[in-house]
Amino acid sequence: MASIFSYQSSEIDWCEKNFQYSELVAEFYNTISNVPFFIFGPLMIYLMHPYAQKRSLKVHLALVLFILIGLFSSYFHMTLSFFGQILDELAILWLLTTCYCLWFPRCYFPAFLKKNRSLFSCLVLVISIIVTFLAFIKPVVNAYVLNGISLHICYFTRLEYKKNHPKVNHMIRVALMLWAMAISTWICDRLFCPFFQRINFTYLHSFWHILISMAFPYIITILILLDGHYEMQNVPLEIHYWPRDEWIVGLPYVTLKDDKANNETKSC
Ligand SMILES: CCCCCCCC/C=C\CCCCCCCC(=O)N[C@@H](CO)[C@H](O)/C=C/CCCCCCCCCCCCC
Ligand SMILES: [Ca+2]
Ligand SMILES: [Zn+2]
Repeated sequence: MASIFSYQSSEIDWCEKNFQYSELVAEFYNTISNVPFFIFGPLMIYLMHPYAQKRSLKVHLALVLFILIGLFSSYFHMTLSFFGQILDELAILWLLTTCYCLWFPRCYFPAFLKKNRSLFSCLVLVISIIVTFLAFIKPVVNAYVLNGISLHICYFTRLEYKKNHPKVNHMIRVALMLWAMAISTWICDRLFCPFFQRINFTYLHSFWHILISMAFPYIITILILLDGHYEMQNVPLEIHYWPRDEWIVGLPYVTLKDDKANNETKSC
């Protein structure tokens, strides 16, 4: 039986042709397309630091997990090993867990939790620990489950969009557009690979890496603005774009306008 560390021990093989450019790298473009995770992650840690200091240093945990996803994803596509796949999926699962615990608006908590964030976090942690064990049994199913969670995120985002938050709605539109393009490339790579091999274009999964890493700063900014609206209403938050606000394309991030005000909770 092949070891979980050995090359191609994973059940998943993405559409890109294996070992085309090197004997050491199974999927070359799928490996190098993770570079944005290593650029956006550290930049966001730096840019969001004032917000994290005010809200919680756990914000940095989410951003570190984002960098780890890039690292594990590179390792996975380089080796196509079962171990690489597990690391990649678990990093994604724990990023989602951290984001839910930190920012999921209280008004969508199940009623029996009585809007208590600590109880909600315990529930999410228990579910994530169970899913972590299940990931070892059937990681292929897990990849679809993780994408399924994005439907829940889209659902509550749609409810928030209807509330017409002035600063948030533009962000939601951009995030949705990037996510829709990203998920289309992920699905096409998985389901229509023979077609894309015939037309000699097998790089869709690389586009997924780039598009989802571009969507991430928008999703995080949306979550922070909603959290600011509901839970830090006396601390005005400002959206900025790196490197310059005036540029058409930039990395969104959030800073504090006024440091002195107190935290306060607002009901949804
Ligand atoms: C209130 C909680 C909100 C949580 C928001 C969390 C946002 C996370 C956004 C991005 C995560 C990046 C995931 C990148 C994965 C890259 C590695 C990779 O390609 N792995 C694949 C194997 O190579 C694996 O098959 C991928 C599995 C799918 C992961 C699905 C991630 C969920 C993304 C959630 C997007 C929400 C969109 C909402 C739009 C408004
Ligand atoms: Ca392949
Ligand atoms: Zn990937």
